[in-house]
Amino acid sequence: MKLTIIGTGYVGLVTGTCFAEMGNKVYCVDIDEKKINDLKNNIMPIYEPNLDTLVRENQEKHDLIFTTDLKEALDDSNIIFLAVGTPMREDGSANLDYIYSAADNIGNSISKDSLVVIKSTVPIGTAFKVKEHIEEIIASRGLDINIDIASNPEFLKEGVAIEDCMHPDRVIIGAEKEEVFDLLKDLYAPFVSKHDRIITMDVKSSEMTKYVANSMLATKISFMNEIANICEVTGANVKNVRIGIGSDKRIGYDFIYAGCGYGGSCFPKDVQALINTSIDNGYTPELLNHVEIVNANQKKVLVNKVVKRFGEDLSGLTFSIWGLAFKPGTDDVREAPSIEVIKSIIDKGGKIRAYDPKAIETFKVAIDDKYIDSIEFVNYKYDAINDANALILVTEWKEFRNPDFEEIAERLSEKIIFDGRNIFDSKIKEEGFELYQIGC
Ligand SMILES: NC(=O)C1=CN([C@@H]2O[C@H](COP(=O)(O)OP(=O)(O)OC[C@H]3O[C@@H](n4cnc5c(N)ncnc54)[C@H](O)[C@@H]3O)[C@@H](O)[C@H]2O)C=CC1
Ligand SMILES: O=C(O)[C@H]1O[C@H](OP(=O)(O)OP(=O)(O)OC[C@H]2O[C@@H](n3ccc(=O)[nH]c3=O)[C@H](O)[C@@H]2O)[C@H](O)[C@@H](O)[C@@H]1O
Repeated sequence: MKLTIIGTGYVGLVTGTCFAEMGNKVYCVDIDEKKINDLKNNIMPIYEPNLDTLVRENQEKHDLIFTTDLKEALDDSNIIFLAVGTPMREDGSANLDYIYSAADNIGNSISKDSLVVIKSTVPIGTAFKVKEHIEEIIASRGLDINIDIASNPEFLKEGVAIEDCMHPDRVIIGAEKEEVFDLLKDLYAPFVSKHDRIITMDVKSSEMTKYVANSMLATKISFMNEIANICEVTGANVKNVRIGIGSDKRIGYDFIYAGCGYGGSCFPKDVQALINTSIDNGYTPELLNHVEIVNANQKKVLVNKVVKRFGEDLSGLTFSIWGLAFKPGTDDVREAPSIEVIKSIIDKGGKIRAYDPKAIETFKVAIDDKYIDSIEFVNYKYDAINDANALILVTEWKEFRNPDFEEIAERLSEKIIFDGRNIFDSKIKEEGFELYQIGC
């Protein structure tokens, strides 16, 4: 098939590359000229394992084309995917400016009947509005072109995006016509060994499914973080409790790891957007509101423990941070708990020495300028520890899981560790470490 993907970010670039890998001809279109020029030279705008290799191989096969020329792409495609960003506005609602601007561009450039598929995460009802918007522009151009619309939300996780895309748990397709379902089923057939993984439904339910999936996962995490806090005051251990409840098939082990809060570009914005959609439609969601409140508090848990140990005034103290990315496997720091931890420590007079395998550069861009002078970034994990008063682990990169504790002990000025992801074994206490974890 011939596809245009509008928006070459995490989702557009990864899904476009995976479609090309299956032999489709894919145009990845973006308005960001630098990004497109870099991609033509196999320079990746994001860190995602194995992405660079797949992009290079598919460009060499001429199945993957990066361009800013939407018209050239649309003229040669029969399916158009919208994968532009839908960030959070200040009031918590989804900002659809990029969606409508891309819809404008489609309306002004399209020259033949096409299927438009919304892959971005959009509020319920948006797909129909986008179709109307494109049709109005086409009509104003005096043309008679048929547009079909579908919703096909994306469920990939950063850090394992290629794997998720190649082997999805499910593919959700929301559409109105049998021929649209058939076309998209054919497109996705190579990605699913079992056809029951392709789930078809109406367009609005498909849009809703995306928000509900993310909100359910965020709810599981906030629930477990609350349980961790209760474990802490009662003397129970949340790691044991997780194993105890996860063994029940109805609950499962996944996404019930307590920690220092969820971050990323999607959980915070999608839970908020669902709250806003509900309120706009006259329903006040109590549970979802509290999922966000619990998470906001959880991002403060590590610093609360630091203050309990060292006092409110952290002047003269240096804290070593392991992990800046919002999760392992990515250089993305959007809504990362590390930002909250680092800012609070500096606000209390402390200094930071930070290491992350991939996210140092993105973090430098994301953090407010006023904090940057109080942070020293290092490229070797043990250098971050030199003479620090404590080590604070915020992101559970694999290389932190089994470190050399003798080296840590030698380099730290005090043998104190705050483990925000519960990855260290409490037996290090026997080696003289003070270990503070979440809910243990
Ligand atoms: N990041 C993730 O892991 C996931 C994101 N999503 C959803 O997918 C959507 C996209 O997210 P990301 O890929 O993270 O966004 P992103 O911000 O990484 O990329 C969006 C891209 O769209 C481009 N763009 C904006 N307007 C354009 C236009 N008119 N024409 C062409 N390109 C345009 C931007 O230049 C940018 O390169 C969002 O709705 C997000 O919620 C869904 C699943 C996973
Ligand atoms: O819509 C999206 O953008 C994506 O959002 C999440 O993916 P992602 O944000 O990449 O990362 P996750 O692995 O879900 O982790 C999100 C956050 O939750 C935290 N988390 C995760 C699991 C857990 O048990 N505990 C926990 O605190 C992570 O540390 C991280 O900060 C969803 O998992 C994807 O299915 C979805 O497509």
